[in-house]
Amino acid sequence: MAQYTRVAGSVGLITLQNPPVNALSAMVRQGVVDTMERALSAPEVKSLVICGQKETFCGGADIREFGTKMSGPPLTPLIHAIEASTKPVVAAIEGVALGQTGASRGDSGSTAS
Ligand SMILES: CC/C=C\C=C\CC(=O)SCCNC(=O)CCNC(=O)[C@H](O)C(C)(C)COP(=O)(O)OP(=O)(O)OC[C@H]1O[C@@H](n2cnc3c(N)ncnc32)[C@H](O)[C@@H]1OP(=O)(O)O
Repeated sequence: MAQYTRVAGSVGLITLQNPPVNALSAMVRQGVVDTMERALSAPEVKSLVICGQKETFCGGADIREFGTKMSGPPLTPLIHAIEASTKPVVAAIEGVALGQTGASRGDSGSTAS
């Protein structure tokens, strides 16, 4: 799943939650879609941060779903929706960050889209 909270009054925080590595399961992708919609429609929210729980950003596709029927929102439109966001979106990356276009492992950092 993805948890939505609001911090510092105007920052929407979306936390990827899927132990052990916050992989992009169908439920997580749906959670990001839902929480993005919620944050974008909230006038008090001026910017968004996406992070992972427990010092790990994201392990990429959920390998436990490999070989099963695809469900949930597809990844590419989700990425495009984040890139097209009318509010700035920052990824707060800690630990591993694996996904569609590459992989990295670092102590901490952030990227903006
Ligand atoms: C709809 C499609 C959506 C997105 C598609 C995107 C394309 C991709 O993302 S392709 C890449 C898919 N991801 C992977 O192949 C990652 C594979 N995992 C790793 O490389 C490593 O496990 C790691 C994430 C770098 C972490 O390494 P490390 O810290 O050494 O831990 P491990 O002992 O390897 O793993 C711990 C624990 O996590 C489980 N796990 C790891 N990756 C995933 C994952 N992607 N999904 C689900 N679970 C994962 C691993 O099995 C271990 O579980 P145990 O139960 O403890 O054995």
